[in-house]
Amino acid sequence: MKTLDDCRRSIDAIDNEMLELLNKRMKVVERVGEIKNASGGAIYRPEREKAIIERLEAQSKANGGALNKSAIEAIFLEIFAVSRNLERPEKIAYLGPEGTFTHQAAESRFGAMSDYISLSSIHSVFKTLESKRAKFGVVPIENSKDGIVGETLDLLAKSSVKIVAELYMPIHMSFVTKATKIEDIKKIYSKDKGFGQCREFLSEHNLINIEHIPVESTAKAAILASEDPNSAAICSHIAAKLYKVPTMFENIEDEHDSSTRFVILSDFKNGISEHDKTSILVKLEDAKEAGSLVHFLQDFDEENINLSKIESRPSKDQSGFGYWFYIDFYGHIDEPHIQKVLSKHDAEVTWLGSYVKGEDEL
Ligand SMILES: O=C(O)C(=O)C[C@]1(C(=O)O)C=C[C@@H](O)C=C1
Repeated sequence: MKTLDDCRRSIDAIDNEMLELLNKRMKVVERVGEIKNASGGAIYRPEREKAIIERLEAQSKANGGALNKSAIEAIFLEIFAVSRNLERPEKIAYLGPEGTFTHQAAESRFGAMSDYISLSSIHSVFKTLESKRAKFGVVPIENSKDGIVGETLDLLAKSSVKIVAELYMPIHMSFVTKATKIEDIKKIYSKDKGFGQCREFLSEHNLINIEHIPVESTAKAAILASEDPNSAAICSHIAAKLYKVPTMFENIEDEHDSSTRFVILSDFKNGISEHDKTSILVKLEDAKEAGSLVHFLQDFDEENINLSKIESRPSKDQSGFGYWFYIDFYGHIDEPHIQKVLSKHDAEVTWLGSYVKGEDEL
Protein backbone atom coordinates (compact mmCIF):
# COMPACT_ATOMS: atom_id res chain seq x y z
CA MET A 1 0.00 0.00 0.00
CA LYS A 2 1.38 3.40 -0.97
CA THR A 3 1.81 5.90 1.85
CA LEU A 4 1.03 9.65 1.52
CA ASP A 5 4.74 10.32 1.12
CA ASP A 6 4.95 7.70 -1.65
CA CYS A 7 2.01 9.33 -3.42
CA ARG A 8 3.58 12.77 -3.14
CA ARG A 9 6.87 11.47 -4.53
CA SER A 10 4.97 10.02 -7.51
CA ILE A 11 3.12 13.32 -8.00
CA ASP A 12 6.41 15.26 -7.91
CA ALA A 13 7.93 12.95 -10.53
CA ILE A 14 4.87 13.24 -12.77
CA ASP A 15 4.81 17.06 -12.36
CA ASN A 16 8.45 17.19 -13.44
CA GLU A 17 7.62 15.14 -16.51
CA MET A 18 4.60 17.33 -17.29
CA LEU A 19 6.69 20.48 -16.97
CA GLU A 20 9.29 19.05 -19.34
CA LEU A 21 6.55 18.15 -21.82
CA LEU A 22 4.91 21.57 -21.50
CA ASN A 23 8.24 23.28 -22.13
CA LYS A 24 8.76 20.99 -25.12
CA ARG A 25 5.27 21.98 -26.38
CA MET A 26 6.14 25.66 -25.95
CA LYS A 27 9.27 25.21 -28.11
CA VAL A 28 7.03 23.98 -30.93
CA VAL A 29 4.60 26.81 -30.25
CA GLU A 30 7.46 29.32 -30.57
CA ARG A 31 8.12 27.96 -34.06
CA VAL A 32 4.39 28.25 -34.90
CA GLY A 33 4.65 31.87 -33.76
CA GLU A 34 7.61 32.50 -36.07
CA ILE A 35 5.69 31.03 -39.00
CA LYS A 36 2.56 33.05 -38.23
CA ASN A 37 4.44 36.27 -37.59
CA ALA A 38 6.29 35.89 -40.91
CA SER A 39 3.04 35.33 -42.82
CA GLY A 40 0.83 37.68 -40.80
CA GLY A 41 -1.43 34.73 -39.87
CA ALA A 42 -3.96 34.89 -37.04
CA ILE A 43 -2.60 33.64 -33.72
CA TYR A 44 -5.95 32.69 -32.18
CA ARG A 45 -7.49 29.70 -34.00
CA PRO A 46 -10.59 28.68 -32.02
CA GLU A 47 -11.44 25.90 -34.47
CA ARG A 48 -8.02 24.28 -33.92
CA GLU A 49 -8.36 24.60 -30.15
CA LYS A 50 -11.77 22.95 -30.28
CA ALA A 51 -10.42 20.11 -32.41
CA ILE A 52 -7.59 19.50 -29.92
CA ILE A 53 -10.00 19.40 -26.96
CA GLU A 54 -12.33 17.01 -28.77
CA ARG A 55 -9.47 14.69 -29.69
CA LEU A 56 -8.17 14.66 -26.10
CA GLU A 57 -11.65 14.07 -24.69
CA ALA A 58 -12.11 11.04 -26.97
CA GLN A 59 -8.67 9.74 -25.99
CA SER A 60 -9.36 10.19 -22.28
CA LYS A 61 -12.69 8.36 -22.62
CA ALA A 62 -11.17 5.52 -24.62
CA ASN A 63 -8.45 5.04 -22.00
CA GLY A 64 -10.84 5.31 -19.04
CA GLY A 65 -9.07 8.49 -17.86
CA ALA A 66 -10.41 10.51 -14.93
CA LEU A 67 -10.49 13.78 -16.89
CA ASN A 68 -13.82 14.64 -18.54
CA LYS A 69 -14.39 17.32 -21.16
CA SER A 70 -14.79 20.22 -18.69
CA ALA A 71 -11.59 19.26 -16.87
CA ILE A 72 -9.66 18.92 -20.13
CA GLU A 73 -11.03 22.25 -21.30
CA ALA A 74 -10.13 24.02 -18.04
CA ILE A 75 -6.51 22.81 -18.28
CA PHE A 76 -6.00 23.23 -22.01
CA LEU A 77 -7.65 26.62 -22.46
CA GLU A 78 -5.03 27.96 -20.05
CA ILE A 79 -2.26 26.17 -21.99
CA PHE A 80 -3.56 27.68 -25.26
CA ALA A 81 -3.66 31.13 -23.65
CA VAL A 82 -0.01 30.79 -22.57
CA SER A 83 0.88 29.52 -26.06
CA ARG A 84 -0.79 32.47 -27.77
CA ASN A 85 1.04 34.88 -25.50
CA LEU A 86 4.29 33.25 -26.49
CA GLU A 87 3.49 33.41 -30.21
CA ARG A 88 2.53 37.08 -30.09
CA PRO A 89 1.25 38.89 -26.98
CA GLU A 90 -2.05 40.54 -27.88
CA LYS A 91 -4.26 42.86 -25.90
CA ILE A 92 -7.85 42.03 -25.02
CA ALA A 93 -10.40 44.79 -24.51
CA TYR A 94 -13.59 43.97 -22.61
CA LEU A 95 -16.64 45.65 -21.17
CA GLY A 96 -15.40 46.38 -17.67
CA PRO A 97 -14.76 47.34 -15.01
CA GLU A 98 -13.00 44.38 -13.45
CA GLY A 99 -15.43 41.88 -12.04
CA THR A 100 -18.08 42.04 -14.77
CA PHE A 101 -19.42 38.85 -16.25
CA THR A 102 -17.71 39.95 -19.46
CA HIS A 103 -14.37 40.04 -17.62
CA GLN A 104 -15.06 36.52 -16.37
CA ALA A 105 -15.91 35.43 -19.93
CA ALA A 106 -12.72 37.05 -21.31
CA GLU A 107 -10.54 35.33 -18.71
CA SER A 108 -12.12 31.97 -19.44
CA ARG A 109 -10.81 32.23 -23.04
CA PHE A 110 -7.64 34.27 -22.74
CA GLY A 111 -6.40 33.01 -19.37
CA ALA A 112 -4.98 34.76 -16.37
CA MET A 113 -1.74 35.89 -18.05
CA SER A 114 -3.06 38.04 -20.89
CA ASP A 115 -2.92 41.80 -21.11
CA TYR A 116 -6.48 43.09 -20.57
CA ILE A 117 -7.94 46.54 -21.16
CA SER A 118 -11.06 47.24 -19.14
CA LEU A 119 -13.40 49.74 -20.86
CA SER A 120 -16.56 51.41 -19.66
CA SER A 121 -18.80 50.84 -22.70
CA ILE A 122 -19.42 48.40 -25.53
CA HIS A 123 -18.86 51.33 -27.89
CA SER A 124 -15.34 51.87 -26.47
CA VAL A 125 -14.51 48.19 -27.02
CA PHE A 126 -15.39 48.53 -30.72
CA LYS A 127 -13.43 51.80 -31.03
CA THR A 128 -10.37 50.25 -29.36
CA LEU A 129 -10.41 47.39 -31.85
CA GLU A 130 -10.97 49.65 -34.83
CA SER A 131 -7.98 51.79 -33.84
CA LYS A 132 -5.91 48.57 -33.35
CA ARG A 133 -5.17 49.38 -29.70
CA ALA A 134 -6.33 45.83 -28.92
CA LYS A 135 -6.50 42.68 -31.02
CA PHE A 136 -9.56 41.15 -29.34
CA GLY A 137 -12.73 42.48 -27.79
CA VAL A 138 -15.21 40.68 -25.56
CA VAL A 139 -18.81 41.93 -25.30
CA PRO A 140 -22.20 40.43 -24.42
CA ILE A 141 -24.62 39.93 -27.29
CA GLU A 142 -27.60 38.10 -25.80
CA ASN A 143 -29.10 36.86 -22.54
CA SER A 144 -31.41 33.85 -22.37
CA LYS A 145 -34.00 35.82 -20.37
CA ASP A 146 -33.64 39.42 -21.49
CA GLY A 147 -32.85 38.87 -25.12
CA ILE A 148 -30.51 40.70 -27.39
CA VAL A 149 -28.01 43.40 -26.34
CA GLY A 150 -29.09 46.07 -28.83
CA GLU A 151 -25.92 48.16 -28.52
CA THR A 152 -23.72 45.24 -29.63
CA LEU A 153 -25.92 44.53 -32.65
CA ASP A 154 -26.08 48.19 -33.67
CA LEU A 155 -22.29 48.51 -33.44
CA LEU A 156 -21.72 45.29 -35.39
CA ALA A 157 -23.93 46.78 -38.12
CA LYS A 158 -21.66 49.83 -38.42
CA SER A 159 -18.19 48.47 -37.67
CA SER A 160 -15.61 46.52 -39.68
CA VAL A 161 -14.90 44.41 -36.58
CA LYS A 162 -15.87 40.71 -36.92
CA ILE A 163 -17.10 37.99 -34.56
CA VAL A 164 -14.36 35.32 -34.29
CA ALA A 165 -15.75 33.23 -31.41
CA GLU A 166 -18.71 32.93 -29.07
CA LEU A 167 -19.12 31.54 -25.58
CA TYR A 168 -22.01 30.98 -23.20
CA MET A 169 -21.75 31.57 -19.47
CA PRO A 170 -24.27 30.81 -16.74
CA ILE A 171 -25.23 34.02 -14.97
CA HIS A 172 -25.85 34.06 -11.24
CA MET A 173 -26.72 37.32 -9.51
CA SER A 174 -26.05 38.27 -5.90
CA PHE A 175 -27.77 40.95 -3.81
CA VAL A 176 -24.95 42.69 -1.96
CA THR A 177 -24.94 45.52 0.54
CA LYS A 178 -23.08 46.98 3.48
CA ALA A 179 -26.43 47.46 5.26
CA THR A 180 -27.21 44.94 7.96
CA LYS A 181 -31.01 45.20 7.55
CA ILE A 182 -32.85 45.11 4.27
CA GLU A 183 -35.12 48.00 5.46
CA ASP A 184 -32.09 50.33 5.57
CA ILE A 185 -31.58 50.02 1.82
CA LYS A 186 -32.80 53.14 0.02
CA LYS A 187 -31.53 52.47 -3.50
CA ILE A 188 -30.27 49.61 -5.63
CA TYR A 189 -27.66 49.79 -8.36
CA SER A 190 -27.36 47.36 -11.24
CA LYS A 191 -27.15 47.13 -15.00
CA ASP A 192 -30.60 47.50 -16.60
CA LYS A 193 -30.52 43.79 -17.50
CA GLY A 194 -29.65 42.95 -13.87
CA PHE A 195 -32.97 44.44 -12.67
CA GLY A 196 -34.74 42.63 -15.50
CA GLN A 197 -33.30 39.27 -14.50
CA CYS A 198 -34.28 39.54 -10.80
CA ARG A 199 -37.85 40.92 -10.90
CA GLU A 200 -39.37 38.15 -8.76
CA PHE A 201 -36.74 38.53 -6.06
CA LEU A 202 -37.22 42.30 -5.93
CA SER A 203 -40.96 41.92 -5.67
CA GLU A 204 -40.82 39.19 -2.98
CA HIS A 205 -38.58 41.38 -0.82
CA ASN A 206 -40.57 44.60 -1.30
CA LEU A 207 -37.71 46.17 -3.21
CA ILE A 208 -39.70 47.15 -6.28
CA ASN A 209 -40.71 50.60 -5.11
CA ILE A 210 -37.37 51.88 -3.86
CA GLU A 211 -35.05 53.71 -6.21
CA HIS A 212 -33.48 51.49 -8.92
CA ILE A 213 -30.46 53.13 -10.49
CA PRO A 214 -29.24 51.58 -13.74
CA VAL A 215 -25.49 51.94 -14.27
CA GLU A 216 -23.24 50.74 -17.10
CA SER A 217 -22.18 47.46 -15.47
CA THR A 218 -22.87 45.19 -12.51
CA ALA A 219 -19.28 45.73 -11.33
CA LYS A 220 -19.85 49.52 -11.31
CA ALA A 221 -22.98 48.80 -9.24
CA ALA A 222 -20.82 46.91 -6.72
CA ILE A 223 -18.36 49.84 -6.52
CA LEU A 224 -21.21 52.30 -5.86
CA ALA A 225 -22.75 50.00 -3.24
CA SER A 226 -19.37 49.73 -1.53
CA GLU A 227 -19.39 53.53 -1.07
CA ASP A 228 -22.88 53.87 0.42
CA PRO A 229 -24.13 51.62 3.25
CA ASN A 230 -27.74 52.60 2.49
CA SER A 231 -27.55 51.17 -0.97
CA ALA A 232 -27.29 47.69 -2.51
CA ALA A 233 -26.13 46.21 -5.79
CA ILE A 234 -27.27 43.35 -7.97
CA CYS A 235 -24.01 42.00 -9.30
CA SER A 236 -21.80 38.97 -9.77
CA HIS A 237 -20.25 37.07 -6.91
CA ILE A 238 -16.76 38.02 -8.10
CA ALA A 239 -17.60 41.74 -8.25
CA ALA A 240 -18.90 41.59 -4.66
CA LYS A 241 -15.68 39.91 -3.56
CA LEU A 242 -13.46 42.23 -5.57
CA TYR A 243 -15.07 45.40 -4.17
CA LYS A 244 -15.63 43.93 -0.69
CA VAL A 245 -19.39 44.27 -0.39
CA PRO A 246 -21.02 41.58 1.78
CA THR A 247 -23.51 39.27 0.10
CA MET A 248 -27.03 39.30 1.60
CA PHE A 249 -28.63 36.88 -0.92
CA GLU A 250 -27.11 34.66 -3.58
CA ASN A 251 -28.55 33.30 -6.84
CA ILE A 252 -31.40 35.82 -6.89
CA GLU A 253 -32.07 35.54 -10.63
CA ASP A 254 -35.64 34.59 -11.64
CA GLU A 255 -34.43 31.76 -13.84
CA HIS A 256 -31.53 29.82 -12.44
CA ASP A 257 -30.57 28.47 -15.82
CA SER A 258 -30.04 32.00 -17.18
CA SER A 259 -26.96 32.35 -19.33
CA THR A 260 -25.35 35.04 -21.44
CA ARG A 261 -23.83 34.67 -24.86
CA PHE A 262 -20.61 36.63 -25.32
CA VAL A 263 -18.82 37.26 -28.59
CA ILE A 264 -15.11 37.65 -29.15
CA LEU A 265 -14.38 40.30 -31.75
CA SER A 266 -11.31 40.75 -33.92
CA ASP A 267 -10.18 41.46 -37.47
CA PHE A 268 -9.61 38.09 -39.15
CA LYS A 269 -11.54 35.22 -40.72
CA ASN A 270 -11.46 31.76 -39.11
CA GLY A 271 -10.86 28.62 -41.15
CA ILE A 272 -13.73 26.19 -41.75
CA SER A 273 -14.46 23.63 -39.02
CA GLU A 274 -17.19 21.05 -38.62
CA HIS A 275 -19.07 23.10 -36.04
CA ASP A 276 -19.39 26.59 -37.47
CA LYS A 277 -21.96 29.27 -37.11
CA THR A 278 -22.21 32.45 -39.20
CA SER A 279 -23.78 35.79 -38.29
CA ILE A 280 -25.10 38.19 -40.91
CA LEU A 281 -27.12 41.38 -41.13
CA VAL A 282 -29.75 41.60 -43.79
CA LYS A 283 -31.24 44.80 -45.14
CA LEU A 284 -33.88 43.74 -47.63
CA GLU A 285 -34.20 46.16 -50.51
CA ASP A 286 -37.90 45.57 -50.90
CA ALA A 287 -38.51 45.30 -47.17
CA LYS A 288 -41.90 46.99 -47.47
CA GLU A 289 -43.12 44.27 -49.76
CA ALA A 290 -44.83 41.48 -47.90
CA GLY A 291 -43.01 38.21 -48.31
CA SER A 292 -39.54 39.56 -49.09
CA LEU A 293 -38.14 38.03 -45.89
CA VAL A 294 -39.94 34.78 -46.61
CA HIS A 295 -38.31 34.59 -50.05
CA PHE A 296 -34.93 35.34 -48.56
CA LEU A 297 -35.33 32.58 -45.97
CA GLN A 298 -36.60 30.11 -48.56
CA ASP A 299 -33.21 30.34 -50.27
CA PHE A 300 -31.62 29.14 -47.02
CA ASP A 301 -34.13 26.37 -46.65
CA GLU A 302 -33.47 25.11 -50.18
CA GLU A 303 -29.81 24.62 -49.29
CA ASN A 304 -30.68 22.97 -45.95
CA ILE A 305 -29.07 25.76 -43.97
CA ASN A 306 -30.52 25.87 -40.47
CA LEU A 307 -31.03 29.18 -38.73
CA SER A 308 -30.33 29.43 -35.00
CA LYS A 309 -31.53 33.00 -34.58
CA ILE A 310 -33.36 35.77 -36.35
CA GLU A 311 -33.94 39.15 -34.77
CA SER A 312 -35.33 42.31 -36.32
CA ARG A 313 -33.94 45.74 -35.43
CA PRO A 314 -35.29 49.14 -36.42
CA SER A 315 -32.80 50.72 -38.82
CA LYS A 316 -31.53 54.01 -37.48
CA ASP A 317 -30.55 55.54 -40.80
CA GLN A 318 -32.01 58.81 -42.12
CA SER A 319 -34.03 57.23 -44.90
CA GLY A 320 -36.98 56.83 -42.57
CA PHE A 321 -38.85 53.77 -41.48
CA GLY A 322 -37.24 50.40 -41.96
CA TYR A 323 -35.90 47.23 -40.42
CA TRP A 324 -32.92 45.06 -40.76
CA PHE A 325 -32.50 41.49 -39.59
CA TYR A 326 -29.74 39.89 -37.59
CA ILE A 327 -29.46 36.19 -38.51
CA ASP A 328 -27.30 33.35 -37.16
CA PHE A 329 -27.12 30.12 -39.12
CA TYR A 330 -25.06 26.94 -39.01
CA GLY A 331 -22.11 26.72 -41.36
CA HIS A 332 -19.13 28.81 -42.52
CA ILE A 333 -19.32 31.61 -45.08
CA ASP A 334 -16.72 29.89 -47.30
CA GLU A 335 -18.76 26.69 -47.72
CA PRO A 336 -20.04 26.45 -51.31
CA HIS A 337 -23.76 25.96 -50.50
CA ILE A 338 -23.65 29.03 -48.24
CA GLN A 339 -21.81 31.07 -50.87
CA LYS A 340 -24.53 30.07 -53.33
CA VAL A 341 -27.27 31.58 -51.17
CA LEU A 342 -25.39 34.66 -50.05
CA SER A 343 -24.18 35.54 -53.55
CA LYS A 344 -27.83 35.96 -54.57
CA HIS A 345 -28.18 38.65 -51.93
CA ASP A 346 -24.81 40.40 -52.14
CA ALA A 347 -26.20 43.90 -51.85
CA GLU A 348 -28.40 43.08 -48.87
CA VAL A 349 -26.11 41.02 -46.67
CA THR A 350 -23.30 42.13 -44.37
CA TRP A 351 -21.15 39.30 -43.05
CA LEU A 352 -20.41 39.65 -39.32
CA GLY A 353 -18.25 36.57 -38.80
CA SER A 354 -18.01 32.77 -39.02
CA TYR A 355 -16.85 31.01 -35.88
CA VAL A 356 -16.96 27.77 -33.95
CA LYS A 357 -20.32 27.53 -32.21
CA GLY A 358 -20.16 27.68 -28.41
CA GLU A 359 -21.31 24.93 -26.09
CA ASP A 360 -24.69 25.26 -24.35
CA GLU A 361 -26.48 27.47 -26.80
CA LEU A 362 -29.25 29.61 -25.26
O1 LIG B 1 -2.15 25.59 -34.11
C1 LIG B 1 -1.96 26.81 -34.04
O2 LIG B 1 -2.32 27.57 -34.95
C2 LIG B 1 -1.31 27.39 -32.86
O3 LIG B 1 -1.05 28.58 -32.85
C3 LIG B 1 -1.07 26.53 -31.65
C4 LIG B 1 -2.17 26.63 -30.62
C5 LIG B 1 -1.85 25.58 -29.52
O4 LIG B 1 -1.35 25.99 -28.47
O5 LIG B 1 -2.08 24.41 -29.76
C6 LIG B 1 -2.20 28.00 -30.05
C7 LIG B 1 -3.07 28.96 -30.46
C8 LIG B 1 -4.17 28.71 -31.39
O6 LIG B 1 -5.35 29.34 -30.97
C9 LIG B 1 -4.38 27.26 -31.62
C10 LIG B 1 -3.50 26.31 -31.22
